[in-house]
Amino acid sequence: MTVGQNKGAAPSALEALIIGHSPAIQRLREMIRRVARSNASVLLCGPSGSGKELVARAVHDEGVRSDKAFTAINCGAIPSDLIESELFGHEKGSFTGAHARRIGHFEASNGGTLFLDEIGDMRFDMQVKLLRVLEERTIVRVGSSDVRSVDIRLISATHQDLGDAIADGKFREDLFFRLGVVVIQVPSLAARVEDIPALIRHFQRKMPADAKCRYDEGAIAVLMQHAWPGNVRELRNFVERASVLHSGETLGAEDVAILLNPTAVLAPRPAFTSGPAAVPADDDDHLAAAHVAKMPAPGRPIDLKREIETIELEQIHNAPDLADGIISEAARLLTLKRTTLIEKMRKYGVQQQAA
Ligand SMILES: Nc1ncnc2c1ncn2[C@@H]1O[C@H](COP(=O)(O)OP(=O)(O)OP(=O)(O)O)[C@@H](O)[C@H]1O
Repeated sequence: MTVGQNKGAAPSALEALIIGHSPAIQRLREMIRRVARSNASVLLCGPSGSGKELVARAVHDEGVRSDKAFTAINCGAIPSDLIESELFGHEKGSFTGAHARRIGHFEASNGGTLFLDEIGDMRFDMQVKLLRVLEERTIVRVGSSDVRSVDIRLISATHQDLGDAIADGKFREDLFFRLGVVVIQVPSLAARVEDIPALIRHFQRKMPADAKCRYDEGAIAVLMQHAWPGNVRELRNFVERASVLHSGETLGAEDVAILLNPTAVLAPRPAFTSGPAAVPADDDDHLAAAHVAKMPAPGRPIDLKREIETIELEQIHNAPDLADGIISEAARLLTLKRTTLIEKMRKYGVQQQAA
């Protein structure tokens, strides 16, 4: 499968924003359409980088408030002693440093949508105040006693398990139910790998034609097997890295495997040493070179045998380390017979370090 162009009907605004055709993404778009019609508070749960802020933006864009402000606040990034003033504003002189009156985000976004990211990081005393605002739809600026009405749609998000936080007494259960009148689970990328080709096309769309990469079937297979701990954000970074290092090229499985693990070349050497007789003196250069000279190009041939040996050498070095030095386990990791691995270790002069 190559990452070619998708033909078909023009996508809706929502389909153009939230990319993917997997059942999980189709369900997510349907949820967005439904909740957008209401004013209910929405709690978005899902791992980091899975698209929670994008979903919040989509709920806003699809709803009646789309022509009003959408303000995103990361609660985890605001010092806890400032968050009340950030959200509700303050009067001049209400605390040291309050040199002027300041309007908070609730007032500034009146009529629109407020997105509170990392809600699980909010301090307990602040949770009480937020609950009151949600129940009464009013705010009081720090240092003031005036009660002001606000008309806000609140969307919040967390990558934490709020059930655990509630059980540990760190998050108020009543606030959880207020925030999550509707709870939407944003799926991890690993749960919808069939969306990867469409997401790659999406991230490449704005690139100049000669910066784009093509991905052969092997490359796509490796991408689909990757765990994607950083989710769609990690994929976006990967696509950018690929275009910087391989613009205009067709990437195969090996290229992708290396690009997915860009720090591997910097990793400490495994607990195995290379025998001086069998391993070339420029071993490190040799390994590093594998990260740049992989694809042949007109006027730039490659030594395929050497490339394959380089990859084999790297794997033979790394597998025993990953297996805590247990050779039979390392052989299993490489799907080799134990005797074959020992033979290859001898060939490359890789030996277990004396304890
Ligand atoms: N389905 C999708 N289609 C297109 N782009 C997506 C999709 N999901 C996520 N992205 C992109 O991935 C990146 C990360 O998404 P976003 O910031 O919304 O994740 P998040 O879950 O809010 O992350 P965090 O928990 O770290 O705040 C953004 O560039 C976003 O536009």
